[in-house]
Amino acid sequence: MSKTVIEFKNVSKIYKLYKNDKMRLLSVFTKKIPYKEKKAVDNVSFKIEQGESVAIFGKNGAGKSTILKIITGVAYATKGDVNVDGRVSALLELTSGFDPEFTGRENIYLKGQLSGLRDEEIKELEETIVDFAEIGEYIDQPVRTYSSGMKARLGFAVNVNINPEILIVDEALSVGDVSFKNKCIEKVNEIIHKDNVTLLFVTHATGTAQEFCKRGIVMKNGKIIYDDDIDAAIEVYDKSIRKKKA
Ligand SMILES: Nc1ncnc2c1ncn2[C@@H]1O[C@H](COP(=O)(O)OP(=O)(O)OP(=O)(O)O)[C@@H](O)[C@H]1O
Repeated sequence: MSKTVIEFKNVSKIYKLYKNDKMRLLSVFTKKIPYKEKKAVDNVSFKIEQGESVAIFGKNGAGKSTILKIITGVAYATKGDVNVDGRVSALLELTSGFDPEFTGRENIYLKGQLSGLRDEEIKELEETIVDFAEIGEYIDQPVRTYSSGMKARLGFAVNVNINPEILIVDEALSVGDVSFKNKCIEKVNEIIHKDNVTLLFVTHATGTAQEFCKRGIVMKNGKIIYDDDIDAAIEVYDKSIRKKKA
């Protein structure tokens, strides 16, 4: 029996756009500040079963990242119900959840705990994560002393090594040099070939999506305009791009 791991029921995300930051700040104190509304996600419903690999396509601004942010808990839905059941690893905002004052090693524990692992489980993974990150003795220095590349490496190392049940990958992800990038691709490949790992892949690269996913979701202006077979999804997506160019 398959198990639903992600479910969106009539979900909308509405951002409030204020004239400037001052107005945004004032809006905390009074409801009288005027604003425009932007529906980034517009009444979206879908279910993803355990072990599925799903690609999400859509032009810039279609709402893809907002959906991923809602799944990872970085953003909240304005309306509707969201259920996520399983340990989520998001290869998007790799450094979110790090405390800059803690060392790399302490942050491994912090992120592991936030992902629901027990300290003994994190201890078992600690050396694998440290080795994967390849940041040498900096692992025992505060994260505020890291370069942005080092932070991303540590973020990636933690995210892929905490045995994710739901893996979210944004193709825009760029981590370090070519050899580190290849190691990351290899690791992602290894994870998604494990049974019962669910993959959500946001991309403009239809060929890569075809390689990994059987199902494709196409978004347009915050709505899902297609959700089923990957090949048909790519056709719908290609058509929507061609229309824009025409
Ligand atoms: N924090 C925010 N405040 C206001 N508007 C936002 C915010 N985040 C996103 N939006 C708007 O919501 C819409 C959807 O954005 P989103 O980032 O989800 O699109 P996307 O499909 O991921 O695009 P891309 O392919 O460019 O990453 C866009 O019009 C964007 O400008």
